[in-house]
Amino acid sequence: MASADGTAPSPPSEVIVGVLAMQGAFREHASHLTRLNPLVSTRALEDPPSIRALLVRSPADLERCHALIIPGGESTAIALGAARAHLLEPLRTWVRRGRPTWGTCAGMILLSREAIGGKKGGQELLGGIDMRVGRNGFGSQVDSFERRLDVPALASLPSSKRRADAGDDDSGFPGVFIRAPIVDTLLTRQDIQAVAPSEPTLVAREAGEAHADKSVTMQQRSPSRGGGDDNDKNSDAAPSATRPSLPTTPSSSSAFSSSSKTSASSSATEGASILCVAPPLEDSSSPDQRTPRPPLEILASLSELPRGARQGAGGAVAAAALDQEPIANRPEHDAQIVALRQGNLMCTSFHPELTADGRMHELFVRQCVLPFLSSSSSSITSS
Ligand SMILES: NC(=O)CC[C@H](N)C(=O)O
Repeated sequence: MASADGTAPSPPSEVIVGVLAMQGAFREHASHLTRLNPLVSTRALEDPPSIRALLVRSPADLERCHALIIPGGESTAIALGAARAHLLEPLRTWVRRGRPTWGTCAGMILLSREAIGGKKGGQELLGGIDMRVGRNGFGSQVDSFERRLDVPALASLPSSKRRADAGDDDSGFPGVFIRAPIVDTLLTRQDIQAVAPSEPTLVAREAGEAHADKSVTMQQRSPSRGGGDDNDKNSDAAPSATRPSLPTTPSSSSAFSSSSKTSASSSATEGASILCVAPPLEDSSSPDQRTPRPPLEILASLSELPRGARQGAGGAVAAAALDQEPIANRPEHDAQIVALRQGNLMCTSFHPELTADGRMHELFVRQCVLPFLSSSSSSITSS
């Protein structure tokens, strides 16, 4: 809320960053946040706020937070825990309101608009970031790997400057990938609008058969986008009797669709052709009332296509072929993207919380949380 003299307010003296504590590496995130304090209070801010981590286990906990981290772990278990704690809808409302949120690995899946390879019977997503991910797209536990990542946004952080001043060899950020999601594709406005606010949105399709789970609504949705109808003939959509009349998006083959399974990606998934879709972000079905989606900003990419992401399939389709607004730093293939931001939502397919490097936490606080708290539209009220 703007202050009485019309200037943007300062962030509160204590910024509470919640960590969703259902399952997974929430303690590691909390300890990183606590260790941030000396970093945040060094330069740049005259009156730096202190950062406090709060484990979020209830809607009342969430209401106390200025920002939220959803940790790595198991997206199905986290979603189930959130549902049992009556947190799913408060979390969706939170994300809809553009509250600063960072999802790592499983958390990235939860923040995705769509996910392929969901649990049989579907799984709940929060949505928020306009992309489709493939669960376990980098393979199984045994395929875990570490890669030094170039994250250009880190260069502007005071801690990076201090490192450079101290002569530290800054050879990138340690990216730890464990059963990590892969970006199948970034979604366009048409993709997002393909599910109207009034439609049920938990979607599942399984190898040409309607999935007979009462909790799951069958819809015809393309397994992937990218233009062309080359994959329609594989007819892995639900039988027409079960389809609501949704506009359909163009389809093509996908690294995660039933029709183009690839070795590493689909062998590790539980239901490679099950597509889960988060509820829409807009409350209104009127296109006039839709607020424009914040731009997607790519923070880090792998220098080459990940193993199992087949060239010419799904997310491996050359990104330039898509009719999306130009996106800075977009790699040749969406499957190379491992960190991105949309508005105040950030996600990483890797696990910064499992390393000693606190710079991604610092980046989140500095670039997503503090500016949000300082902006005139960011009145913190309970949601
Ligand atoms: N390390 C992780 O967070 C793994 C995520 C896990 N594959 C999931 O689907 O939730």
